Amino acid sequence: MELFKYMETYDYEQVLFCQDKESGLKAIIAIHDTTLGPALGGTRMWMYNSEEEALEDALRLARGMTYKNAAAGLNLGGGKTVIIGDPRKDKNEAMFRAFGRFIQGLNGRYITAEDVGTTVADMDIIYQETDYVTGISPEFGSSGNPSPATAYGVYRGMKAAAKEAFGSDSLEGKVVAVQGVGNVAYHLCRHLHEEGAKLIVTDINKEAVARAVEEFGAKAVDPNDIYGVECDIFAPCALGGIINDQTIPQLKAKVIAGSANNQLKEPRHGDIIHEMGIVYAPDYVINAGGVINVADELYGYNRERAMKKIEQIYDNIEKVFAIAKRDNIPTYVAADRMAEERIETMRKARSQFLQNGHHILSRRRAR
Ligand SMILES: NC(=O)C1=CN([C@@H]2O[C@H](COP(=O)(O)OP(=O)(O)OC[C@H]3O[C@@H](n4cnc5c(N)ncnc54)[C@H](O)[C@@H]3O)[C@@H](O)[C@H]2O)C=CC1
Ligand SMILES: CC(C)CC(=O)C(=O)O
Repeated sequence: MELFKYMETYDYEQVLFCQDKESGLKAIIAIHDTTLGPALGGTRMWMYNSEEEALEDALRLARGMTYKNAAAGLNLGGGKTVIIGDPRKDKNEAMFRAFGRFIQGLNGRYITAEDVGTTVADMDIIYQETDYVTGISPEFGSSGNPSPATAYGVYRGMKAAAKEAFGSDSLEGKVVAVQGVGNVAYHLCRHLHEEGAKLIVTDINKEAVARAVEEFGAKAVDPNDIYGVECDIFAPCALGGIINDQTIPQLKAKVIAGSANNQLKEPRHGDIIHEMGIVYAPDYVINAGGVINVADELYGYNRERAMKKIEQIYDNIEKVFAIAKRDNIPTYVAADRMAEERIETMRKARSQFLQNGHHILSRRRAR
């Protein structure tokens, strides 16, 4: 990849490569856009096949966070970190301490949280070195694991998408095919089961599947079979790029609504599912519950306030559908339009010089 060319094309501000030989830390922090405020986005730890693959993931995820935070109405920009390594084998305390110091060095331009492969315990270690971390333990007055909040937001957004597709937002009796039953999807399945939806699940982790079968009466299928199952709603809750040339022809669902980031392999796949009449709830709008929850920590965490904002993901998804209809465009384009309009409006509103500019972190420092 020609990094500067890529950064210029998609307007990235900064990319940081962080290494610490002793602990084995190899991290890439990508900061996409800080127009709305400091960049907030989680840290993913994953066994990437190459540094190129890790860089691409960091960049794509960071840009997604700019759009996610803007669309969710947060006063935050977009960034993300990837740590190269196996989260089951390669973690150690020194690694997250060293990483925390790199974040501190950015002096508030980037704030981190959990993502795939990292946990509340990891965030607590980072917190030893920097204040610019969220999703830390409730014992520190914080919001803890963001996954249940993400799941609740996806559930709310799925209901809005069901209303669009089926004329009612009730999920009772609806068949939902869930790909990946990890941290987020476990809680999503619980909400769906409580409402009377029928679940079909898959995961490469057999224990995760067994738990969903036992607790929610889910039917299990092999990972490769999930795309083609007879269902009303497909909920991608594993990794990105799963709406692609191979999977689209298999899909039977009328709705796609799940937590995974970057679900469309390429933008054109969003056009194809639109032409097929599938109602797609754009990933970064529907999965914003976690970031809304952790962002509330910056004001002094209040669960009730955070949950109220997460409920509104239903309305945000409806807004996207309305823009899509108004402008006769696919929903993924409508979501981008909604986010970009907010960023541009705020860029203009905040353009005049202020000697001591005020932003979200000045409140946090004052406490
Ligand atoms: N945790 C959170 O609060 C948020 C998560 N997300 C996104 O949601 C997705 C899931 O996140 P988590 O639940 O936190 O991660 P997780 O790692 O707990 O769950 C993912 C699950 O997918 C399974 N999986 C991986 N590859 C698979 C495959 N090919 N087929 C079937 N299953 C497979 C894994 O075994 C795991 O159980 C990720 O894309 C993440 O970026 C987005 C916003 C917030
Ligand atoms: C997990 C969240 C707290 C933030 C994030 O990185 C995301 O929403 O993807």
